[in-house]
Amino acid sequence: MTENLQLGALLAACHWIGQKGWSPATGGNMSVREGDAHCLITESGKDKGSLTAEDFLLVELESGLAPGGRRPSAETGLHTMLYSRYPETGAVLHTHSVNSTVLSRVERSGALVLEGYEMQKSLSGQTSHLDQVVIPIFDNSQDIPALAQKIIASSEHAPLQYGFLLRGHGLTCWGRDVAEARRHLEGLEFLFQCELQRRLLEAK
Ligand SMILES: CSCCC(=O)C(=O)COP(=O)(O)O
Ligand SMILES: [Zn+2]
Repeated sequence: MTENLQLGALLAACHWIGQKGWSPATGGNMSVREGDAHCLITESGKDKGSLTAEDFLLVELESGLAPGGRRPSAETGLHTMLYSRYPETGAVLHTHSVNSTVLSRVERSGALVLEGYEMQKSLSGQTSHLDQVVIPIFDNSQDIPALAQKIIASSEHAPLQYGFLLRGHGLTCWGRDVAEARRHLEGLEFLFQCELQRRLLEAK
């Protein structure tokens, strides 16, 4: 296999995510596309803040399987769903920050609507704080194939953009490459913190 030029950037992103406290314990999983039919994804159960290149497994998008008997992330099916349905997706980051975990529970509807923030423009294609950024929220499930099917069904009428939240679980976001996925993660995390603080202060 030729070297995946995005893997170094992904490793750096994983270490940065660890330092930010967005993947506590063994939480989170990260991947990069490897051609049309595969991705490189984190092995299940690792501390994502101290990964090395050997902790990534080559997984076939169609089967979700990694050769060699090692176990890819428990949430591999969500990554492969994104690479398969959105061919422009080059990297996927899934994190367990406190803000994404809490906000996805506080917001009981099926979407978090962000509006009025200049930092919305950290998301590709967003040009004004006056527009709405809609981040879907799906109820968490341990049945990843069923969850992936629900997300696909929802995306038929509302195409996915940037990321989605799993209630009480965390954020999955992506980009055309690691740099874009990382910018989306940092932008969304900033927006989540603002939104949570705004709701707390306005509730008083
Ligand atoms: C305490 S982490 C629970 C599983 C999870 O949500 C996660 O993101 C990590 O799972 P993985 O199999 O990718 O290590
Ligand atoms: Zn998770």
